[in-house]
Amino acid sequence: MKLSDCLKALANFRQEGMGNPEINDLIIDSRLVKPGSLFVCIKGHHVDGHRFAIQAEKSGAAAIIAQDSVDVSIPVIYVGDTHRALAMIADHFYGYPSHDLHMVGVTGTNGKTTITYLVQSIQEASGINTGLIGTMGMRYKNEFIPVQNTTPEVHLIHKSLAKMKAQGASSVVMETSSNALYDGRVHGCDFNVGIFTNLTEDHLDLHGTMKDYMYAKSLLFSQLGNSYGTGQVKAAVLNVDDPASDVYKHMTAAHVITYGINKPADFYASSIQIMPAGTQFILNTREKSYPVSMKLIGKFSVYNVLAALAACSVQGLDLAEMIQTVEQIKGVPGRFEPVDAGQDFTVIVDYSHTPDSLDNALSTIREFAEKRVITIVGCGGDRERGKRPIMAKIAVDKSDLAILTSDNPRTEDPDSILQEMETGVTNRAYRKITDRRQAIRFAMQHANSGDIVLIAGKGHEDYQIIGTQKHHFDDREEARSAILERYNINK
Ligand SMILES: CC(=O)N[C@H]1[C@@H](OP(=O)(O)OP(=O)(O)OC[C@H]2O[C@@H](n3ccc(=O)[nH]c3=O)[C@H](O)[C@@H]2O)O[C@H](CO)[C@@H](O)[C@@H]1O[C@H](C)C(=O)N[C@@H](C)C(=O)N[C@H](CCC(=O)O)C(=O)O
Ligand SMILES: Nc1ncnc2c1ncn2[C@@H]1O[C@H](COP(=O)(O)OP(=O)(O)OP(=O)(O)O)[C@@H](O)[C@H]1O
Ligand SMILES: N[C@H](CCC[C@H](N)C(=O)O)C(=O)O
Ligand SMILES: [Mg+2]
Repeated sequence: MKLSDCLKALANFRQEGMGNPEINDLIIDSRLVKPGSLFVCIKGHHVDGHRFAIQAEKSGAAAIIAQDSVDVSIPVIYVGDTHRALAMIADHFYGYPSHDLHMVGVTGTNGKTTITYLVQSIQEASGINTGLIGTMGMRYKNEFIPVQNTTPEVHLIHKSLAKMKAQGASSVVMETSSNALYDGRVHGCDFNVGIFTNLTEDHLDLHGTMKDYMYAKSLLFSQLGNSYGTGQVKAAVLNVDDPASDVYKHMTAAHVITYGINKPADFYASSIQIMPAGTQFILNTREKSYPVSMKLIGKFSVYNVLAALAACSVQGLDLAEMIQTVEQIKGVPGRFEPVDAGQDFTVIVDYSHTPDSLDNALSTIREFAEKRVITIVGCGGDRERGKRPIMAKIAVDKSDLAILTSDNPRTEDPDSILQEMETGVTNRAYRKITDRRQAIRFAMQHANSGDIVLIAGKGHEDYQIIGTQKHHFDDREEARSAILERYNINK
């Protein structure tokens, strides 16, 4: 596409430097620039992308989008806000792909990955070709692309949507993190359905207060737009049991579909029975009630299923058939995933890395634990610090043995993170084993018959980030090899 065509997406800009080069890619990282790239300078949280304009020119960039002065001899397009311009140009460059896709966005502190996975499974089982974008990567048919962010950068989203559409997708479900909503990473995405899971403490390092965090999430609902008379149904799927839904319903002009357990809702679950092998409940809609017996465990899984069913009902899918699909789903990788290496105790790997998800995971386990509950937990470095003492307290209070350990310390000192966690624990005993491998090994060595060991925080992750280096590390592999080691030793 010619530069002048790209610029048709912008309402207000000034060009310096003559020329109308062909643009073959949109790039925000100078290290990825190739001949023909349009380099967009983004002011980041750490560095200012304008600093790399000269490097981009040297690498063959055809033109630059900037908001501050840059000294290069290729054409420069000056705009008020480069990130917003990036969204507009990208959407135009890739042919506005979201307009031709049924787009489902999921926001909330916990449950996003699980719900996207459920929605994709339900839609695929109903014959709807569905792409997925989220924490565990981008997935469409047999193609898998790893991602750096749960919600990738805006130009990568439009590029991926265009690719999925070209390969036959008619729907895409994606996680829209609060950071991404606030940063404008989903600008231009024409969502048909927005799902809200819940709002509990996380990411206050970026949002400051819970109120600002709540407002960041509301952007998904205000961005559903106003589409009456266009033939498109737009809907906000809201959790009635979370007070933030009362705010979000006023943020959108779309239909509001509610789900919940504690209060009456359009999709309402009653008679919930939580068992070690699954969960049963009655799903009540305005029309009918349906018994559901699924392999997913815990009350929080009931919320996730209600949200997914409510969202998919917007496409007119048959509820009884959707329930059959849900009943077949064994689980989501790293979410309450059992590790079975033949041991006589239970090991569960779970991605609970927030106070609320840890609390839910432990309450669920307590529903069926007959012997001791052993919890291994840490808190990520270079991430919100306020949650550290809270998570430690929950782990210690709700377990018979809590082992505090490391979870992606990143550039922080692992022992300092543990010390911050420890400030939340007052009068109960716990163990501290900084090395996560040793912590898992200790638990696997000391668990007795019938105990339940929860390894929290890393779920599907197959790495431990120490400093700026990613080392291969997988809780499931570590648990398995420690169990085998124990049995070999005992034999
Ligand atoms: C704090 C934060 O949101 N950071 C995001 C942000 O990076 P940044 O602002 O630090 O970027 P920067 O390093 O300052 O660089 C600024 C610009 O200079 C460019 N640059 C930089 C160096 C260079 O040599 N050349 C160059 O051109 C960079 O490419 C960038 O365009 O923009 C990047 C590009 O979009 C993101 O990948 C990055 O996410 C980082 C990895 C991150 O950890 N984000 C977390 C907080 C996050 O967003 N998490 C949510 C998940 C939350 C949840 O699931 O609950 C997510 O959606 O992933
Ligand atoms: N609806 C829910 N309410 C509370 N906790 C939940 C819910 N669903 C899942 N969890 C817990 O949160 C953990 C993370 O779940 P999931 O990965 O689906 O959330 P997420 O919102 O995608 O997280 P992230 O912010 O890291 O992308 C699970 O392992 C489980 O312990
Ligand atoms: N999406 C979450 C993931 C946290 C996972 C945990 N293992 C950690 O590294 O803190 C975040 O960016 O805060
Ligand atoms: Mg996720």
